[in-house]
This record gives sequence, structure tokens and C-alpha cells, in this order.
Amino acid sequence: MGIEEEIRRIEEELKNTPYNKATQKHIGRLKAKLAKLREEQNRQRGGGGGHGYAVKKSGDATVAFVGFPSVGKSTLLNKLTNAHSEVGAYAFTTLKIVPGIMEYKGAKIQVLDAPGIITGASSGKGRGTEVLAAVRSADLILLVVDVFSLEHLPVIEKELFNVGIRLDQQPPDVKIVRKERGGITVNTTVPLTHLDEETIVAILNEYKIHNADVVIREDITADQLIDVIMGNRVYIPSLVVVNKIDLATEEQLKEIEEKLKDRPHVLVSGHKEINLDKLKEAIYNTLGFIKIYLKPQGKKPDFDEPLIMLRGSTVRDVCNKLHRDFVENFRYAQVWGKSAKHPGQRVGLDHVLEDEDILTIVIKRSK
Ligand SMILES: Nc1nc2c(ncn2[C@@H]2O[C@H](COP(=O)(O)OP(=O)(O)OP(=O)(O)O)[C@@H](O)[C@H]2O)c(=O)[nH]1
Repeated sequence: MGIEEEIRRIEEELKNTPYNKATQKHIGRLKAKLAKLREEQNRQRGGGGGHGYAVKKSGDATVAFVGFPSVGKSTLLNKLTNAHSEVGAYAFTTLKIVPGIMEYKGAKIQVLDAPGIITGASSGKGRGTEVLAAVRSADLILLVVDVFSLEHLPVIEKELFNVGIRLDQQPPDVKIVRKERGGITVNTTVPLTHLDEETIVAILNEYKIHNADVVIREDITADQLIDVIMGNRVYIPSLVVVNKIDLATEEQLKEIEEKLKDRPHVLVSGHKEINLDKLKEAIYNTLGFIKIYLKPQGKKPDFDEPLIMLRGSTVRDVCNKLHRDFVENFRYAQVWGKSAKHPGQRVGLDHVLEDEDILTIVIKRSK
């Protein structure tokens, strides 16, 4: 049986197996098998867990447009950035990923236009797989649909899920430490409502893990446990962009608003330039930026040109951005501001910075 056929067979079985206490373990095993097969398939197609596509990261953050062909991604990209992607009134005008830079409130945001993903892209049909690999490296994913195709959203989400992209989730708080012998021990700090110990062990066994200490600190699902075992998942926030609102009636727009009320979304028209500022603002806010003022040793901080970094950035991220040798030659850093325990605190590369911190980086003198 070919991989694709086997995947279909297991998906079918999962669909037809009702979830309850008695089937939990079986379902867990099936899901583990399915995840392994998808991984194998992604490997064969050269996508998935790979390191992406020939797009160099530049700017302060990267945003990827994902959507079906002809929803207007190229048009939006052109209006938001300085890039000139070809726009055509036919499907698949975008044959390779075209990055552009969008400047907003001092941040330079790299925007990638990916070829339209289609059903089955994650299984290698169309040009989807390599594109999805590039999307994995984004800091924010824009799910683009047009006013008449909201039903594409779950399809796109499934494609992304299948290549290991987890939207709007945090990495599960689970530690698995393998050992030589002693079997599997499971410790939990919260009650688990989706998994019992037998299922956890069955899933681990499916991955040939027979000896390990497992610590679970949140109420995870089988899928989340599998994600931790696979280890190559990426966790990226998303924003829904509904395009071509110029074609819809007030009534239709209200319906769309209602359907999307529980998730971040923006309604726009690329072509008619409606709500594009709102979209830029939403992109900027969802990414979340902080300003860092650099202070050369023994001098005053530079308040005129702050460094723009993503929220959660560390001293290491700053070093990487400034110069490729900084991490290697790093001695220590000093911080003043919200993240510092006291003004001028000495910190290492892993120190997490806060908005408006002042930072001095001390590096070894080059020989
Ligand atoms: N009415 C209307 N048409 C639009 C809008 N934005 C784009 N279009 C049209 O939709 C068609 C497809 O636009 P593209 O920007 O090429 O779409 P794409 O998503 O990049 O398509 P692929 O390159 O095939 O993936 C073109 O004819 C555009 O002129 C819009 O806001 N309103």
C-alpha cells in the first residue's frame, strides 16, 4: 500500500471511530501512525520539516500570505509593500515566493507571497509542499480568503497542520526524557481529560519509546502529545484576511463578521484599497514589537534610532541582528529598564528584553 493510500485509510478510520474511553487508546495509536506517515511523506517531497525555501529572512519580522489561488494575495502584497509581484486574472500567477518589505511605524516587515495552496498541497500535489516549508519560518501567517470562499479556511488550516504548523497555539508544557530502562513513568500536575496513562504509553510505544520520564503540566490532547514527540512543530499566530469586500453586499459582510467574531480578522479590498491601513495596524499589533535603545559602553544611549525587535526577543536575538560575530564574541550585556532587576544589571545571551530597555553589549576585542 502506498503512503497516500495508507493515510487515507487511517483518516477514514479516524472519522468513523467515535471517541470514548474504550476507543481512546486505539485513536491515539492511529493518530501517532498518521503523524509518522505524514512526516515520511513530507520528507519524500522535500518539504515539511525542512528549513524552507530560498527566501532569505530580512527585516524585523516575516509575514506569510497563505490562501487559495486568485483570492488576491499578489494584489495585496503590491499595495502593502515595495515589491512588484505579477498580478493576473488567472490562477497561479505567483510561481515563486516573492518577498516584499512593508514599512510601518518604523518596523520593516518582510511579507512573503506564496503560490496559492490547494487541497492536497501538503501531500505534494501542486507546488504546495516547498511553499509551506517557507511559511514555517514566518512570524505571522495571514490566512487570505475572498468574500465568497470562507469555507476555504478550514482547508487551509488542515494543510498547515499536516506540515507541522500549529496556528495560535503555544508549545505544550510537556517534558519527555528518555532513559535506558525502567519503563515509562507519567507525572501530571493537572487532571488530564483527553488522555489516560494507557493511551500515553501506547502513543509513546508507537514511536518506539519504551523507557522515559514524562512530565505533563497541562491538559493536552493526543495530537499535542504527538507534537511533543515529533519535536519539529512550529507555533505561529494567525490573522484572517477577507479580501474583495467591494464585491459583497452589506448583508453578506455582516454575516462574515458574525462567522469570524471569535478570531482576529480584517476585511479588506486590495484592489479598491479599502481598510489597508487597518490591515497594516493589525499585522503590526499581532506581531508585537518592542523598542531597544543601544548604549555603547561608557556613552549615552541612542534614543533616536531604537532597534525594533519582536516581543520576547533575547539578548542573543539582538546580537544576531547586529552582527554575525556578536554571539561568538559575546562577553556580557548590561540592561536598564523594565527587564532589569536593577539598573545596569549584567545579563547573558538568554535574557529576555522588554519594551524600551536600554542595552549595552560587551564583546571580546578581535585579535
Ligand atoms: N473585485 C476585486 N478583485 C480583486 C481584489 N483583489 C484582487 N482582485 C482580482 O483578483 C484576481 C486575482 O488577484 P491576484 O492578486 O493575482 O491573486 P493571487 O491570490 O495572488 O493569485 P495566485 O497568484 O493565483 O495565487 C485579479 O484579477 C485581481 O485584479 C479586490 O479587492 N476586489
